[in-house]
Amino acid sequence: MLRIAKLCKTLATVPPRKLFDLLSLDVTAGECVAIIGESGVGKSTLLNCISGLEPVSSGSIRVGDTELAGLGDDALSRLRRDRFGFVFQAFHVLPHLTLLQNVAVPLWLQGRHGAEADRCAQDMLERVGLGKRAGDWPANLSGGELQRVAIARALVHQPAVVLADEPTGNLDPARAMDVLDLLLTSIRKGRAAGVLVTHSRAAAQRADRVFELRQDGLVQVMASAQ
Ligand SMILES: Nc1ncnc2c1ncn2[C@@H]1O[C@H](COP(=O)(O)OP(=O)(O)OP(=O)(O)O)[C@@H](O)[C@H]1O
Repeated sequence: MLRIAKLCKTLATVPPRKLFDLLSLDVTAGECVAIIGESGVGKSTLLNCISGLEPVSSGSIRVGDTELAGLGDDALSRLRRDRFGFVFQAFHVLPHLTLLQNVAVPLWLQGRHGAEADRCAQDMLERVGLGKRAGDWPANLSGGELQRVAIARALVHQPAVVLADEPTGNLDPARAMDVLDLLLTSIRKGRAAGVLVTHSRAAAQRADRVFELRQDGLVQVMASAQ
């Protein structure tokens, strides 16, 4: 589903700084891969490269049959809209929309409005345990609940790839593991390829495979704990 081959990223600093070199990784549909690593090693930059938000220096990223290299800005935006789901540490739930509306946003961006979009969004909210709160406002939710909304929004349009950057970074440890398990279960059920960046080894261990991004490359450090 997601194929990364010989990816190189050199920052245009003085002197130029190589973040990663010849990095390769395949993530299959329904699989979750965790990436850990020291602060500043390039984990978030790697996620940005995977979604085409940041240019790479060389190498290949394929989502299904689509190669990102060579796509223009509009095509990359469409690819992100249609085939990617994102979960961030800071939730990014929109305060002026209800929970149902927040979850429906990816569908609206695809031109899907009305009853069908509402039904899909409601269904996703049910799956993350917030079905009864569909008409509620984000201001009334806890951090863990907000991240559940973000998970529903990331999966509602059945993306091929879900990228999660420190999705539990703003949550207390007890709640963090529940939310993380929900995210991983949602990715697996949705048959997406999941890439989770985290500082937490405990969180990473819930994924199917764990890699450490180091200056000398991506090294598998833990096999599946499942
Ligand atoms: N466009 C850029 N120009 C210059 N430096 C950059 C650019 N993008 C990222 N960096 C630097 O690249 C390094 C990697 O950043 P990145 O945020 O990817 O690391 P990270 O592993 O996710 O760190 P953390 O775990 O602290 O979030 C950092 O030193 C950052 O300052």
